[in-house]
Amino acid sequence: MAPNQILTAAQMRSAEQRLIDGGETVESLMERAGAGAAEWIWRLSGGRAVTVLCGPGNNGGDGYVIARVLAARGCDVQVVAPIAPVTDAATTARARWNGTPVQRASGEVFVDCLFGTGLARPLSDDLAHSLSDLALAHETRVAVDLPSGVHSDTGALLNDHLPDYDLTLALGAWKCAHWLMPVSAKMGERRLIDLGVGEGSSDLALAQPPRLRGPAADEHKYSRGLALVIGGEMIGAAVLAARAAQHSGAGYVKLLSEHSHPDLPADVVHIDGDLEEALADERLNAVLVGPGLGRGDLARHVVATVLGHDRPTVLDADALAILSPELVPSDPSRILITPHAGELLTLCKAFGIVREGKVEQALALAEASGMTVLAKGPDNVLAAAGKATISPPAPQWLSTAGTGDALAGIATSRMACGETPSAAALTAVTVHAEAARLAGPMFSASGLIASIPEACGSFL
Ligand SMILES: NC(=O)C1=CN([C@@H]2O[C@H](COP(=O)(O)OP(=O)(O)OC[C@H]3O[C@@H](n4cnc5c(N)ncnc54)[C@H](OP(=O)(O)O)[C@@H]3O)[C@@H](O)[C@H]2O)[C@H](O)CC1
Ligand SMILES: [K+]
Repeated sequence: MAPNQILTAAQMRSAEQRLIDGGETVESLMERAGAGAAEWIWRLSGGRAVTVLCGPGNNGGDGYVIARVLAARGCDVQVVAPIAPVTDAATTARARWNGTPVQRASGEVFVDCLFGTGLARPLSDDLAHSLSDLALAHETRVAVDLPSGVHSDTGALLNDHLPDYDLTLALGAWKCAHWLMPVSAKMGERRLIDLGVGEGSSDLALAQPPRLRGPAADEHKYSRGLALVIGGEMIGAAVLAARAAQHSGAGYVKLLSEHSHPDLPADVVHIDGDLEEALADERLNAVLVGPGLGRGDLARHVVATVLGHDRPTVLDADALAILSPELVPSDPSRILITPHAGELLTLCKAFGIVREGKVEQALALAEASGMTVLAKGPDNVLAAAGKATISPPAPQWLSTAGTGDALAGIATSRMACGETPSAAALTAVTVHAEAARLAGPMFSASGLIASIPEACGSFL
């Protein structure tokens, strides 16, 4: 098994075909999928009655296998089948299940096997109502492969009022929707069932935690990394970024701003000098521009000046509203951009990109700009050089002002430590999420920043 690869529906079909070419049959795969899913449902149900909703395709076929396996273990199982099987494997699975479907059911555990990766369009009103009525009538809900009514490749919800699940059992490999919003918020716990799918040619993977290293014995503040945060009209955002950078590994963080700020800690060095001069410092390892910058002519001049200096650079917030193809330097490989959903759309427009879905948009923007793209949000997609990773979900308490500035500060600090833009972005997302877990509920951006050192410690 390749537990981190994430496949599109088409790639999943190719992977399935490779297994079949290697001697498997759809029926044998369905038996393995159904038995694997039944094992989880058996444990979760703890003797409670189970209702399986079966659709017409192979996802429905999995449902008949699940019903048969659970019934053989003595479980009270009912099947609701609004559409008869249409595939050979599902027809066989239905024939092997020794039961008659019911019109209505009232078990305690609901198992959704209506549609999986083959869903081609929104559910009809009748099917959508059957699904939501059954889900509401059960206290525990399990989705097999995918919740029905969702787009496997983009994570989009194709119908309104789709149910939330307690457990989603991915079959064979993760699909994009398992980790992309808005669907990923409906999944509950996620578990992957091994069907023998090996490493394929996927350009998408689940992000793995980074390994950080502490300073060497002879390290000093400059060798650990000098980061420059450039302030603008709203100094508070740059201060948050600089404070986060200070706690994320760089030995020295400078904040360039003509304004001072009462919350600026003494260990962030405030300079009020010339931008060109600050950028010309040979010892400078990374630059952040954007948080609180402003969007006027002066801000545009600052962004153009920074990009003209060819330093490892993070562009965030206002700098992303200014960025355009003309500003991209000849070697953009040292630049990380960190757009949220709205900024991603603006950038796609600016770079002439017309694609559906966050992964496709991030990959296309990385290709068009040559930069590394961290499309941040409740799902974080990192794209560079034709490859993308999605990070596991972070605490929802991160939805508070200033946390994006902190993320940009962490990434800048990691680039100052010598990490590539991709590695720095991955570290930033992971450390940010861990700091949020450590900070507990209802933290402010300052509370999050205070937890960064301990969060970094988890990855040393
Ligand atoms: N990949 C593997 O290794 C294995 C996967 N398994 C399971 O199989 C499904 C995928 O099966 P598939 O049959 O391709 O797809 P679905 O079960 O999701 O359903 C497709 C059928 O439903 C019809 N359809 C599509 N959209 C709708 C709709 N909105 N309303 C009604 N009907 C719809 C579609 O026909 P159309 O021609 O009408 O489009 C198909 O008939 C995967 O998710 C796994 O659960 C196997 O277990 C084996 C291993
Ligand atoms: K399903």
